[in-house]
Amino acid sequence: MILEVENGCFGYPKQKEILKNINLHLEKGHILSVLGPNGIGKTTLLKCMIGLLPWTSGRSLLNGTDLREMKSKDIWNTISYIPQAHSFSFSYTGLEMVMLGRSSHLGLFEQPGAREIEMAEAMMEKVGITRLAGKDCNRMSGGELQMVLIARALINEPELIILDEPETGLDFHNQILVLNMIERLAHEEGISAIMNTHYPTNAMSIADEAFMMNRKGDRFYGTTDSILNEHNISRSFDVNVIVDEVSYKDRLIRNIIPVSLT
Ligand SMILES: Nc1ncnc2c1ncn2[C@@H]1O[C@H](COP(=O)(O)OP(=O)(O)OP(=O)(O)O)[C@@H](O)[C@H]1O
Repeated sequence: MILEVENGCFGYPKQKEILKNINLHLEKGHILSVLGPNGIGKTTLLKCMIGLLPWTSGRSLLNGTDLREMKSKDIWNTISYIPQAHSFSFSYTGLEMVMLGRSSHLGLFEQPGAREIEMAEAMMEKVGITRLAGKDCNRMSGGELQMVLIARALINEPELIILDEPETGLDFHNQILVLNMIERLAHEEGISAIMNTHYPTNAMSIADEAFMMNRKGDRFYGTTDSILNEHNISRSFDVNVIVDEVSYKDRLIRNIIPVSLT
């Protein structure tokens, strides 16, 4: 088990608890999607899971060890966190941004050198974004920046990647590009992934497990197919939905269509 959360509880100071007795576990090479309405606590959950915010009670275990007992270098050599792309505004080039992903492997006063440049170039080639090496991140489109952030996460050689809404704001082409990348990393290379998403259809297409919260206090957790059904989605988002199945080539694709407010 790469990551486990045991009875995690959290509330921001002077506010009521938003995460109560969260229990989750993620196996190597699996993708977990986290869903729920705006403001329910998805980003907060990702941050608590990996120790960026402290659980008020409960704990997270990384490869069986309580995160609080681990050195931060060991945590960040194992986990790469990819925040929401639109929260970035740094005037780094694509190559410099990718190189930053090696930071946790360098000594305190060690500067990235020829080896890091070579690794960053190789990773950009692997992810298919060599053309962005010299481009300023501030001038990149949402899709370009998302791919640069994924390359930055991967150069860390993580066992677990955490993605906060990786496909939000991307056009269909870039959504599929990013989702295919996450799926390939998990299911072919064994890099586990946890992703927040506002798109149940995307979760359905790549995630092994789903965790869905709502304002009524329900917590739905299990295999994606068993959790993302019409009843649970309707109860979580207060909309009526239709779950439809279409076959395309040799695949059966499940599509979740919101039809009206409840
Ligand atoms: N640093 C903070 N201090 C106090 N409250 C916060 C802080 N960050 C978030 N919150 C509040 O905690 C709640 C959960 O926020 P969070 O960003 O985790 O939700 P979310 O489900 O990711 O939302 P969205 O889908 O809109 O991205 C919200 O009510 C938010 O206003």
